[in-house]
Amino acid sequence: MSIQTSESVLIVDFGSQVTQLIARRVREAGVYSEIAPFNAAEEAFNRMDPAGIILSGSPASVLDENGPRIPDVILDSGRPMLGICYGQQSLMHQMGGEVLLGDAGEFGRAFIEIEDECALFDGLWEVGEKHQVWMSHGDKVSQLAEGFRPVASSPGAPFAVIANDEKRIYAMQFHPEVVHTPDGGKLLKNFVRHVCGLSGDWTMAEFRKAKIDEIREQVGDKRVICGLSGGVDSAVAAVLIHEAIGDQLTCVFVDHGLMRMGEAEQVVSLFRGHYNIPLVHVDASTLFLKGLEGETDPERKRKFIGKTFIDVFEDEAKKIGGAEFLAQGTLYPDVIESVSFTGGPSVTIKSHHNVGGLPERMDMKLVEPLRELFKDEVRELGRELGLPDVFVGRHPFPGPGLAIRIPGEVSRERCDILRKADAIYLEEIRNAGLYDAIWQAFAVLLPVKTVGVMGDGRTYDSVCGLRAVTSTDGMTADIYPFDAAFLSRVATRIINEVKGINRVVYDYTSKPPGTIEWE
Ligand SMILES: Nc1ncnc2c1ncn2[C@@H]1O[C@H](COP(=O)(O)OP(=O)(O)OP(=O)(O)O)[C@@H](O)[C@H]1O
Ligand SMILES: O=c1[nH]c(=O)c2[nH+]cn([C@@H]3O[C@H](COP(=O)(O)O)[C@@H](O)[C@H]3O)c2[nH]1
Ligand SMILES: NC(=O)CC[C@H](N)C(=O)O
Ligand SMILES: [Mg+2]
Repeated sequence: MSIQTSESVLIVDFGSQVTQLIARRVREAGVYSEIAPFNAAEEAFNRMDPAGIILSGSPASVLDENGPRIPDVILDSGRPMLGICYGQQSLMHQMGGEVLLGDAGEFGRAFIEIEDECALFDGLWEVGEKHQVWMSHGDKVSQLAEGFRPVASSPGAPFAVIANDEKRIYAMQFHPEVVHTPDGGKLLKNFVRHVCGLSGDWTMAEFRKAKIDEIREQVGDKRVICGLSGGVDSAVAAVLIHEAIGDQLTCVFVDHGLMRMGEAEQVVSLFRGHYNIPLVHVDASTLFLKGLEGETDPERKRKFIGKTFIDVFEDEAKKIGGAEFLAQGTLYPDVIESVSFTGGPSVTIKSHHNVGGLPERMDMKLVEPLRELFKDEVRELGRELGLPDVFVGRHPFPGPGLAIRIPGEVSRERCDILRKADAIYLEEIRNAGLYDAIWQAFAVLLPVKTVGVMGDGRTYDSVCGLRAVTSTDGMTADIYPFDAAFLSRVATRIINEVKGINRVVYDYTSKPPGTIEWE
């Protein structure tokens, strides 16, 4: 992206589980960053012209012949670099040091001793002190490349932190990005602010301005349609794009028949009530529900929905005389869970309809101004743009809607059953004053029938699962600990009021190992 390039940091992802956290910590230090997988890092480097580079950890070993490498352009760039774990090992491996396959690694809490001064420790750590850090490595650096000196050590890693002041390259064996390295955020801040010399004045206001320029540049005088779902991401995207290009923008809300109770009418009237942005309301429920008939595989359901969304957007674009661009409120977690780069570091968990679910053939080009942000950052941007709380505070709702909350085959009838149960659950959550304490809550209709007894008669009906999680960014989540009285009240109401459900269960699975949605 064309954001003030010299004020940005590039994070090269070698496939660590916690690369996203590096980006967060850098943003918390007031510096803009982008993550690129190692095999797309050269392109990102040329495009961004970053003031510094951070190299992530990895499940791989630098001693693997095909292990990921730092691209030469980056290695030879003369820019400040910070290597974390695998990042450190690959710097040493590629710069003439030595790495050994570890016989005993260090996993979890460790203590390092500060042995020498280092720019990373400025105002933070003094020589002779001991500090807690978080380790997760099997291999280790056994010999430093020329020009490097050790500045901290742990019992398992003599080169826990190393420095090359002349080249402005620093590296550590532990993970500063995780919360279990208590001073880690400050170490990263010292790198981006002091070593890279960045001013740290990156804020959401800054992001807003830069994005508006970028949207104008990308779109020119062409027309854009924006998929608007009523969720926070697309509402923020629409308002931001409208600020950039005014009446070149038309929003399209697609009712795919997989919305929650009353949601379609609510979204449309809420948006029209607050914004003077043209909004088309399309009823495409027959198209979606017919196409889903007989489909039970989660990925195939998602791919069909992604493709059908695009069909509908293209039809609507024609009706307004054509549109060159399609805007979506795609966020970073949608991208990272969907995308698997060939030979690259992360695996596909599920194809989010707006990323991995897109058809290969697309006439319109994408405008996705939120693609690098996490949900809590989008909410902050929403507040910055003055969006009312009804938009900013809404629980997320996935684009494929109830289709991924009805494992197995979806039908209009099963959607109706689920809508009723879900509405009761959310009403009880609101009545108990818990809506804002929960990140996302919903009911699931299982393809399992069980036997019950009601009014002395036998029932044989479906099971309803209840899910509620806490999270900040949707990447990890924990279950919400309702009290038993609340859950039994909801269960009783659902069984009494919803025909077709005779049993209710509560989902106790965190993410990981579960995902938030069931499909
Ligand atoms: N029913 C819909 N009609 C039009 N566009 C949609 C619809 N559902 C999803 N989209 C598009 O897909 C994008 C991704 O959906 P997603 O659910 O992640 O975001 P959101 O709905 O905007 O926000 P939230 O995550 O809070 O629900 C949306 O930002 C929007 O552009
Ligand atoms: O727009 C979307 N299109 C999708 O295909 C999709 N799949 C999951 N989600 C939402 O993403 C967050 C993380 O969900 P998971 O833990 O289930 O992957 C949760 O907030 C999910 O609701 C989606 N949103
Ligand atoms: N967390 C990491 O980057 C680990 C690097 C490498 N796989 C090791 O075990 O040493
Ligand atoms: Mg949504």
